[in-house]
Amino acid sequence: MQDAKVSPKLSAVSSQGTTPDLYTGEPPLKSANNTWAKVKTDLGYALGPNVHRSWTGQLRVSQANERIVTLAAPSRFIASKIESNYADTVRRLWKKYDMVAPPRDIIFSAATERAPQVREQDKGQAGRKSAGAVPPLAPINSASRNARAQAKPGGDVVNFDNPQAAAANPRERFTFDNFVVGASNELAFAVARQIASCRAAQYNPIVIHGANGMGKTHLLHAIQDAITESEPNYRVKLISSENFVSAFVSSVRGGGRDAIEGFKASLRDVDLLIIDDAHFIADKPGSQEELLHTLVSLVAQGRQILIAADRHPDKIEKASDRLKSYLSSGLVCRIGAADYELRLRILDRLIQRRRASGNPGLAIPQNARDHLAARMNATPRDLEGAFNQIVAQSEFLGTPITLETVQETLSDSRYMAGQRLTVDRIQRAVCEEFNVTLTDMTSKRRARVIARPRQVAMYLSKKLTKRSLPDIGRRFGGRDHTTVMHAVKRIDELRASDAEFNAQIETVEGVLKA
Ligand SMILES: Nc1ncnc2c1ncn2[C@@H]1O[C@H](COP(=O)(O)OP(=O)(O)OP(=O)(O)O)[C@@H](O)[C@H]1O
Repeated sequence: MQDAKVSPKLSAVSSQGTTPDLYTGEPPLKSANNTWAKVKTDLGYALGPNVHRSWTGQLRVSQANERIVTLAAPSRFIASKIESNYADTVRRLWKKYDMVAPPRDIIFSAATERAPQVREQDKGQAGRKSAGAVPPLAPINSASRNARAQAKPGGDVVNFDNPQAAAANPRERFTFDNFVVGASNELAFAVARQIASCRAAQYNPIVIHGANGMGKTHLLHAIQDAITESEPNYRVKLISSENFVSAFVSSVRGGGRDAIEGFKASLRDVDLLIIDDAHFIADKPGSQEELLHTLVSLVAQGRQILIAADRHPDKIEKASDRLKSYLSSGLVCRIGAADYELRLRILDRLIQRRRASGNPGLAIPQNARDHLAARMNATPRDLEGAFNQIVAQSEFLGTPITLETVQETLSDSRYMAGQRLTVDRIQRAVCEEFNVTLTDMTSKRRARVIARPRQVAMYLSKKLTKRSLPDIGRRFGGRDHTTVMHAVKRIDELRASDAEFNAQIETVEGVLKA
């Protein structure tokens, strides 16, 4: 009906198959393209040329009506990245330039997927087929994306950042071969191998604990995988404590005696029971009690128990004293933080795996690897996430991975958050600023050009980490805590008296806090 009221000029446009915009006189798709051209120029300034080139510069207008404009990215990955990081900026600039009043909403979508993108009630004149429009696209649903990204590896890992990795069954990559061993995890690894050999239980129960993302689930699946391969008759049950709780609760609620007996039998007819994330059971007294009975009964029959938790059993606050002491009665081993060398080797393994699974030409220069391993120092999971991001970006955009692209990706706040400031990182930053080597940090050399930077690194370690003086001393070639105390005092004095020196320390602090 509206078409009947527009001017003859606009009717002429209409008859060519595009519907004119009531406000600007231009077809909505055309006006959206005009607006987008202006927004794109500003985005280059607002986000910086590199970010714009990699992300928002990939968008194009795919559909438009008088209420909604759809910007399509070449892939779902890029669309989701834009939605989560740059959407506000795009929308703000869109409002500035859109000739349509009120400015239209922006939807981001992926050109690779087909789905309705404009709601029925939003379909105005422009909702009809217009020249140059691409097929309907799926808007990115950030809620479902987040839910998928947070899914746990215990049987349903989904890594949204790397669609190829997401497609793989986690059990296929959680193998002993893919687990890189270093000082922080060698005991847990040796214990896991021992369990996988299916020999009679020497220690029972066994608890492996460590912070989130340190590789516990990986080891549990590796054990299951190895046994399935070598001893198919050996009965292994791997269950998360959440599943334990929900199965227990539904057996109690649901079906009377048979259901409870069925639940118990499912856990007791096994040779090896593995329970992941046991800490989740802590505030559920009924489930805790049932777990304790299960463990006691299996251990009495010589069956092996392996438990993973994010902390030592003694520290699982709401666990009953009986459960805590039972869990601590066998063997407890910890997976500690991966040091720099281990992180580098994990990275090398990730590269090998990626080369073997679809990207044979993957190349990451050594300086970029060093940077990635130095910066992603919180957990192997974070390191892997950043690696996936960098590789996926290079694969999607067809650009090489360099130190600069790695630095740019890691400057994203999501990678900065949670990264620990470690003595190792501090030493590296000081070495760079004062032009000395890492070996100088731990050597016995007393020349001032070496000793002063070493004191600076000790001072910053005391100031910026929670390490104790003796601990810091150990990391500087086994020095005494009084040496560290002296360093802290001396650097404080120098900062107060020497402005140039003070500025140098501020530079290092700035780098570390950036
Ligand atoms: N030593 C390692 N070698 C290779 N990959 C590792 C290593 N440690 C951890 N990873 C990888 O890091 C990711 C996180 O590991 P995992 O899921 O096993 O952690 P987790 O300790 O079980 O964490 P959560 O407590 O959150 O369950 C996995 O992709 C795993 O393959």
